[in-house]
Amino acid sequence: MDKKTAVAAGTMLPVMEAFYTIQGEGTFSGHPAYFIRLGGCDVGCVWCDVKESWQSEKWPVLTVGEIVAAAKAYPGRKVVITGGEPLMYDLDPLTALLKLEGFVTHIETSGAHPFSGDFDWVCFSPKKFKAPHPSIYAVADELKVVVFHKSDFEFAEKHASMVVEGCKLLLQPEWSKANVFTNEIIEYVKSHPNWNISLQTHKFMDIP
Ligand SMILES: C[S@@+](CC[C@H](N)C(=O)[O-])C[C@H]1O[C@@H](n2cnc3c(N)ncnc32)[C@H](O)[C@@H]1O
Ligand SMILES: Nc1nc2[nH]cc(C(=O)O)c2c(=O)[nH]1
Ligand code: SF4
Ligand SMILES: [Mg+2]
Repeated sequence: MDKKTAVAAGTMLPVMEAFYTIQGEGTFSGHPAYFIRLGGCDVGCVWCDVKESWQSEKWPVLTVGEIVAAAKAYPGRKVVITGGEPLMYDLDPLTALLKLEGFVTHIETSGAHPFSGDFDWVCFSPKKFKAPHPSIYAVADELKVVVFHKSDFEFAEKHASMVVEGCKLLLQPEWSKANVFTNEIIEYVKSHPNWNISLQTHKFMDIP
């Protein structure tokens, strides 16, 4: 099988980087986790903090066996698949092997492509730049909306009305606009207590 066919099948994937760190965001903030950052994204968020991930061709294509073997070198058993936009790929082969090896699987996604993979935790962060695929709403465990503009509160409520009951609702200040919006987010969460705040704590700790 050539590489292109293997990537289409999800048995090989472009990997920008993989690192063992502390989950900085969301419900599992503070938990040790091994991050696998897949290359490639077609969403194009103006404020994306990992724009170098967008071109999939830049990154080495590895077999899911190689990707999982590297993860096994660390003591933690929580793996976060991120990107780039990981749902550009069929994540069934990678997550099947991770589960077989005893990992707990999490994903960070914009939901812009059809859902795939076997995940224990799905972080859904919808974007105005490319509409989510309908398959994400039933499986999202947390809705994490980045606040970059005043209109993002309304955007957040629209998506909150589409996820399943029990899905955690989080507002996360866009890093460069945090000084502008953090107070507004605090007041919003105090008056709309079904929402919580997510901060990019790894950036405060200066870790990956
Ligand atoms: C780089 S994205 C990769 C995963 C996927 N493409 C997504 O957007 O969910 C990882 C997380 O970082 C968030 N993020 C990216 N840039 C950010 C920024 N400048 N400030 C705050 N959050 C940001 C995204 O919304 C997403 O929740
Ligand atoms: N520490 C840490 N936590 C994170 N949570 C989500 C991240 C991501 O880029 O997907 C991320 C990241 O890049 N680093
Ligand atoms: S969807 Fe995620 S990786 Fe893609 S541009 Fe937006 S924040 Fe960056
Ligand atoms: Mg990040």
